[in-house]
Amino acid sequence: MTCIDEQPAPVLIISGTRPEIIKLAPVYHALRGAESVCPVWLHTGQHSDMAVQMLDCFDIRPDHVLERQGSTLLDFSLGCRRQLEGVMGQQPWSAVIVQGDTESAFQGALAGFSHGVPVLHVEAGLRTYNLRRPFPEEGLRQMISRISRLHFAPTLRAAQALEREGIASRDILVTGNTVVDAQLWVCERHHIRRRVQGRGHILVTMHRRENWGPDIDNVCAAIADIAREFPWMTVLFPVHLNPVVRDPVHRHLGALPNVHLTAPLDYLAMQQAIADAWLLLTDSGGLQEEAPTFKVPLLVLREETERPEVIDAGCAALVGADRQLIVHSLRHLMDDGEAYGRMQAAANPFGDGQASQRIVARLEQMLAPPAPAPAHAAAPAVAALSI
Ligand SMILES: CC(=O)N[C@@H]1[C@@H](OP(=O)(O)OP(=O)(O)OC[C@H]2O[C@@H](n3ccc(=O)[nH]c3=O)[C@H](O)[C@@H]2O)O[C@H](CO)[C@@H](O)[C@@H]1O
Repeated sequence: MTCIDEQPAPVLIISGTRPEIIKLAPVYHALRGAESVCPVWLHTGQHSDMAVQMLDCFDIRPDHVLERQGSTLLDFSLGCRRQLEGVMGQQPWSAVIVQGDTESAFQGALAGFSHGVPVLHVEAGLRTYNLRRPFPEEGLRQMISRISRLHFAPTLRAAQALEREGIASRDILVTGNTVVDAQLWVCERHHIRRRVQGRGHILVTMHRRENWGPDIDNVCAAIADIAREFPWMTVLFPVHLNPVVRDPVHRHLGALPNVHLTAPLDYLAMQQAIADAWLLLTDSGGLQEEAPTFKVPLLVLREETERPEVIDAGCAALVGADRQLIVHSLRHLMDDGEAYGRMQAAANPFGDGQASQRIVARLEQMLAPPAPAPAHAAAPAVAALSI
């Protein structure tokens, strides 16, 4: 869709991965409700199958879908940037909106920046300051911050990180994370709530690059230990499509009767799986933000998290890929109901479901024409000198 023949300002929203679609969908729908803006959705093809499922789930038909080129990240990046150049040249864009920390978000920000189009960064300011963890996302997110015009920080801590990096506070807005907007949108629309009686299942997801190899083996060994120690407990594990994850998981866990390995779940099924869970074991960023909505505690399969708010709120503990620590932490929660209860979040520390409305309001403020100077405004000093 081109908006050139309409008054509303054309804004290009760029997605590439499953979580970007989830976190940008509420912004897209909020923009569609704003008369002054014409949102145009571009999907880069970084995630293909998982992404198409997500776009359908949020009633989004993308206006542009790039062709994913090559099989390496370099091929993808070059092809993505080349095709983005073509889209950027189609009309005078008023803004480019990217989310998070992926190669698609970085290429989209670079395309906007190189054309002098304001880049608006959703989920800005998350930091570990360890470029190796998460890799490459930590570096990509920091680079996007350097070339963005507006920074939508999900939490005060994220906003403070941006200010410490020298970004003007007038260009930073604490919005909450749009993932909570997306959750509340689908839960209300599809009546998603906890449906199981009793304890519920253990829900596991893993996909992070830094966990590939021995770490996946260690985590799977811990899950196998748990499945054998608690044969009455069900483990639900939607397995990421990447063979680096899928193959070892099936090798280690495929024969255990109470471990259910499935394909990635669609978003609705995933939210229901979280709602019905007793505990989450995950290296996902988004799930750290979603679990507190359903008051489900998390063991985070990472050494570090750029979401320390979930630790500070007592909803999660970092266990890395340490087999003994994972089993011990789970066993402790199984035995100590009070410790478990303390991990059930009072409120989600990542937002109230209004983040996308705040983003749209700030975008409209940026696009509004500057107020005319009052007629009685004093003449410039130089005029006085010429009298
Ligand atoms: C370093 C880091 O943490 N970066 C994060 C990473 O996102 P992530 O770690 O959250 O990635 P995933 O875990 O893949 O996605 C999670 C979403 O997917 C849904 N889901 C999951 C499994 C499934 O079977 N079915 C589903 O529906 C689930 O409910 C949730 O909403 O990249 C994003 C930019 O791409 C960033 O914004 C984000 O900071």
